[in-house]
Amino acid sequence: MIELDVAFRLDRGNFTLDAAFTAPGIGITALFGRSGCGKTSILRCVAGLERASGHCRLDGETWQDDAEDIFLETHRRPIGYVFQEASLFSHLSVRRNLQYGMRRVPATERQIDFDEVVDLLGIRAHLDRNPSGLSGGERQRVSIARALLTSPRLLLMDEPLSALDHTSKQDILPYLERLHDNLRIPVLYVSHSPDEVARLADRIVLMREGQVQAVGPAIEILSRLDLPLAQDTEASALVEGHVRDHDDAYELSRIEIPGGTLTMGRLDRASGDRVRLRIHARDVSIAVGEPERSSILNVLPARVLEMHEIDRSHLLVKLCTAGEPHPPLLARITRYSRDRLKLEPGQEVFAQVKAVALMD
Ligand SMILES: Nc1ncnc2c1ncn2[C@@H]1O[C@H](COP(=O)(O)OP(=O)(O)OP(=O)(O)O)[C@@H](O)[C@H]1O
Repeated sequence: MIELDVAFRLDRGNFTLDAAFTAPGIGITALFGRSGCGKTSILRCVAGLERASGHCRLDGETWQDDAEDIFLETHRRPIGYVFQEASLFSHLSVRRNLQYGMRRVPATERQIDFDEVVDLLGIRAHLDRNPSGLSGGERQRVSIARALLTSPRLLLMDEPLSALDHTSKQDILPYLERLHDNLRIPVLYVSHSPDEVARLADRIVLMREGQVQAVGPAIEILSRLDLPLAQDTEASALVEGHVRDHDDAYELSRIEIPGGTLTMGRLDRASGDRVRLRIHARDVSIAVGEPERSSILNVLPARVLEMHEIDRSHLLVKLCTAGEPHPPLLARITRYSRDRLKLEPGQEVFAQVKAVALMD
């Protein structure tokens, strides 16, 4: 299995980076943390743009190892780098910009097909245009395509959506999800947006003041009550399941998850397809008896695992559904409700899920 293995130490006077982690050679690993915690510094060290002490290896190939005095220069590392703002040549058409990246790689070593990338990122209609006439989101899609066409073995993305407005962000996210599903290039993705991380990440490296605070599968890190992602107002849990069937009369789909069935607006998926769903903590409420005659369709038997107060009036409750492997759910409720329901860890309850969103 291809794996990224890094350990960096860098002293900058009032900031010290001291971070080590491994990431699988497939899927998106998000580097998440507050501004100034060292996320970009890690990308720069992986790219060889900055020299920390430590090591950096991909799939057993060493790009840096101080013990052996190895340090590959940036142009010798097979990486693609996408920055916050698209940096395209304004005197070249989109097509020429893309070809520029591609020509850096000998034809025999090209892993990625021009047409495939152009279609995945939906930029075919823009090929003969000049980048300066494109919207921010379109320019960023071209930048991603250009990085991919260099056939990188690792894609580094530094807050690629942060310069875009909310609508452009929402427009571009499905393209990133398509890349994730269609290409086998591992991605290190820097973000400080819990929403982006929940939508895109398979694995999360949580950073705090130059150090790795936690690392693990996104499903696990998002629902750890002791970590900031669960304490955010956008806190959510990810649940994996498969499409059971569709209800044509009511335009609904039923999704089988461990421990129950979720009903949601009709999905354009076939029965049996695997899906990843996101459930916000604010959309989950708790009942101690099975609710009857409720408009909420999704009621799952669950058990209280732990509780964490997030402010003077609210707390987060981590629940697990009954089925193996006990996917966690988060519920944001008031302290008043906890006391009224006399909730305690270990208690059997019912989770009422008001809204479910499809992730992939
Ligand atoms: N070239 C530099 N010289 C000195 N200090 C720097 C340099 N670049 C970054 N820093 C400092 O190093 C620390 C980490 O910066 P870094 O850009 O890696 O953080 P970040 O988590 O990516 O932040 P953001 O989300 O705001 O981009 C910060 O305190 C920053 O001020």
